[in-house]
Amino acid sequence: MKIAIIGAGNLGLAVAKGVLHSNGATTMYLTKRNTTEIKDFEKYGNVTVTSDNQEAVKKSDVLIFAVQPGHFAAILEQVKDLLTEKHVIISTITGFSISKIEEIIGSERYIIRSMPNTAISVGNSMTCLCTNELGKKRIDLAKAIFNRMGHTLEIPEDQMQAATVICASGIAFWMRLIRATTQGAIQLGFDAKEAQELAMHTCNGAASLLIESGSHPEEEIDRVTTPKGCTIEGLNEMEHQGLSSSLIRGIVASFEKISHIKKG
Ligand SMILES: NC(=O)C1=CN([C@@H]2O[C@H](COP(=O)(O)OP(=O)(O)OC[C@H]3O[C@@H](n4cnc5c(N)ncnc54)[C@H](O)[C@@H]3O)[C@@H](O)[C@H]2O)C=CC1
Ligand SMILES: O=C(O)[C@@H]1CCC=N1
Repeated sequence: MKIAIIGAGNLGLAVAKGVLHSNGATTMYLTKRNTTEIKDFEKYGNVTVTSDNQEAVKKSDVLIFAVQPGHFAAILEQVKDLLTEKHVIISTITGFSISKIEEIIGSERYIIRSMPNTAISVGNSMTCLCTNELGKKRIDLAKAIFNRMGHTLEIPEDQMQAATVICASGIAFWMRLIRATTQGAIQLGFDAKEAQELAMHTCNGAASLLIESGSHPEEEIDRVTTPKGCTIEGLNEMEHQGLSSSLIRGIVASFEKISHIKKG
């Protein structure tokens, strides 16, 4: 697989690390306007770092675009005449619809929108995917690429904004929950390093329990909450303080913002 990542910033580099982590490419091009900071990636023999998007497109089959939304149209214009039937175009760009991409490069291209998160760098992203009409023929390829770096779900395009909030922004939400739990553990007497270790592995265990068992979170909660015990005491206090409500309201606020950004 010859992959180009156009726009090697926060997300693009996370994808690059995920691809390297999973041995997912025979060759990989990484592009950025100023390449100084990412030249190191060339220590991996199959990686070329360049600011030349056209070269990257010519030498690759799978093109993963990870630039800011305001830069995307100009970059598509720059490379559109180089696109051929070998190319699979994957956009991670928030709020940039398939129809807008087709307006620039036409509908006779395999176009896939992908919403991964930064955990792709360690091979554990939740990635949502949707395609244009022709792109349906390459959805299995896209799933194969992203399943090597986590878990995928194909969704309708009109759910892409919501998926961005839950999966991409979700990394920040879960980080804050882990940090808060860490702060609690420090208050109970663990040093900061141990506290984070306890918080993140417990979080990992909770998610793994649901993934492996397929059970509902409340079933697992019932197994932990001893009647009159400390767990239900703490959990109820958290709910009195608005734990579930604040998370739901935060998610809805993010969604309203992303919808507003799209309109704007
Ligand atoms: N950061 C995240 O967790 C996620 C971001 N996204 C989306 O991915 C896109 C990128 O986001 P970030 O990585 O956070 O942004 P970023 O600003 O860190 O990265 C964008 C990169 O594109 C490069 N760039 C700009 N113009 C270019 C050009 N003409 N040719 C080549 N490279 C160029 C910039 O130098 C920068 O390194 C955005 O559209 C964002 O909405 C989607 C999911 C998650
Ligand atoms: O915060 C943002 O707007 C972008 C989209 C998802 C992650 N970062």
